[in-house]
Amino acid sequence: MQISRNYYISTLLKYLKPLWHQSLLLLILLLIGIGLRLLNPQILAAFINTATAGANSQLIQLALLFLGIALTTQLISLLETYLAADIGLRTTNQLRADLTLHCLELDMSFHNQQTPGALIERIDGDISQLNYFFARFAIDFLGNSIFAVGVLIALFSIDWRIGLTAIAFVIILLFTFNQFNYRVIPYFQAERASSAALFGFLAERLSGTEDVRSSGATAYVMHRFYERSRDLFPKLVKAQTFGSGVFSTWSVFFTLGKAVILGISIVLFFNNAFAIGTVYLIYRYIELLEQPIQQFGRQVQDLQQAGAALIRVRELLTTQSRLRDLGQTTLPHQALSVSFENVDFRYPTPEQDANATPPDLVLRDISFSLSPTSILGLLGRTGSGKTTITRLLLRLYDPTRGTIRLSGVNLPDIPIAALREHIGMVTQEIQLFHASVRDNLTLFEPSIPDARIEEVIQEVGLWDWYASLPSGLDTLLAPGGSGLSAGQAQLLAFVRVFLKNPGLIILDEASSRLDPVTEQLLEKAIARLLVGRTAIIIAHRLATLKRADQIMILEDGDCIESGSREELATNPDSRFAQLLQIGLEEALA
Ligand SMILES: Nc1ncnc2c1ncn2[C@@H]1O[C@H](COP(=O)(O)OP(=O)(O)OP(=O)(O)O)[C@@H](O)[C@H]1O
Repeated sequence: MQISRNYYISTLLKYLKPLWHQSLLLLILLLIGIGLRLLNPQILAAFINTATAGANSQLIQLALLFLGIALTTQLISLLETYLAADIGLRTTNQLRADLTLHCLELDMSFHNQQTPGALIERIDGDISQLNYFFARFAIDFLGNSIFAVGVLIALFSIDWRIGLTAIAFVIILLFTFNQFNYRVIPYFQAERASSAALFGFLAERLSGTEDVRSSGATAYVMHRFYERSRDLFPKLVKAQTFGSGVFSTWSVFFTLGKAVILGISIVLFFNNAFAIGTVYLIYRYIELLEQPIQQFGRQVQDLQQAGAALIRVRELLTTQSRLRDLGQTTLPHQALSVSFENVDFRYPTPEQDANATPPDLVLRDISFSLSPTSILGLLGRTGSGKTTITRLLLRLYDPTRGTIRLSGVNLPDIPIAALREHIGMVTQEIQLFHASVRDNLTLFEPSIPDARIEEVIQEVGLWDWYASLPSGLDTLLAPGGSGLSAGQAQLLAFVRVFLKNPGLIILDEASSRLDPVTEQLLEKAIARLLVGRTAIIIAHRLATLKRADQIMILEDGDCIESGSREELATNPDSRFAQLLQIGLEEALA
């Protein structure tokens, strides 16, 4: 994928527009700085010419003026640096926020193909490469152009031959700039992609440190780490070598040009066309020309890196969610009815494998309906499709065929955010954040009063745990909730659902055995939670199943039995009755 100049410009304008005050101030400072830098050599030349002419009385004034200008230039440069850093951080933070939001809105088929580390590298690493691009690129480019033109005019005013040579020399340099720029971008792009893969790998393995160590896989992980690093290294070297190769070519051109112009001025000096101060002035101006031209060179490299990062940013921003979120219908705030009508589902293939044979259906012709406040017990061996049914209800994916309705409304007709407001889910893997207990329970919703949170904590039986916390709701939970037992984590998840007060509950019961006290607390919490709500429970224990009004048994994506719990339990030929006899845990193990 190539990006056009228009894309560079439109991205710059989009993010710099809200900061136009700061950008304008930066530009003004830059122009003043340029004026002062152009003036300085004139004073030095005047100083030399005055000194050689013997007019010593003016020398002190000239020296003071020179010092004053040098000091002001430094001050302006300090302010410029501050402003540029401010603009760079604000724009890149905005871009990071835009990318994060976009990624959060993408569907699960996107997230399943990305490791968290690779995503972090794309959202943060790529954007960091754009810092200079946003902060200074346009302003520096403009500033350097004005400065270079200023120097050329000054050289012209000294002597037209010197001026003409300098112009020819600048044109040659700008031509090479254009030639090299776009050729080097792919090298930087490859380097960014490989770096994202390395960080993706690292983040994944570090988050699984416990498993890696306990399974003795450290050597294997290190081997893979070296493999990824080996992939990155040559790409990094290539990108840097080609990038600096362009820069070196520039330096060679510059030195040649400088030698030619200095040669001409020396000839003119020996022909008495110039005073010695003027030769010095030409020398200073040529040196001053080196600065913007070298910066152009550096900008070429920055532009190459920014180009590679911008391409990856654009790829991410143009990745569309496979789910259309165009629904407008609202759901009532009460127990919801649920219906599945002939639902088939297969997990989507990654876009890059679009031509591969589609994977098998993981759900086939699933139909059931649940009236408000009734409870469905979902049974089936591992991999039979239970979790997939709950994912379809939350619209993490759309069914391949068939219709799912809540309170009679087809799921795509409900805005996705509103839909998820109406469904409360407790899974076996509770995601706890390194944040306060309050934020973990309200999921960062500030409108829920503390008194309500404490009331629910008491209701689910977590009061003793809560009372032992050093700072109550402000206590920080350890990363990943590592200080909590599995039962406590489940109960905290129940608090979340109570606070959300949804009309449909999805409960994936913990399959691991809990201690009897916690189990009892969970039982009570579940009983309370189910009052007046519709529920789908992936059950692993008989006690929970007793609450179910309906039962559905899945096997390899097919519904092999469904019906009223009581009828199935009393029919000795039913699979359910047999399961009850063998014992649920043993039968589903
Ligand atoms: N993200 C995914 N991409 C592709 N296939 C998947 C994905 N998640 C699950 N599957 C496959 O879909 C099938 C059903 O999986 P699902 O997780 O729904 O089973 P389950 O009955 O909930 O199992 P368990 O009791 O172990 O949680 C399995 O064959 C599984 O390998």
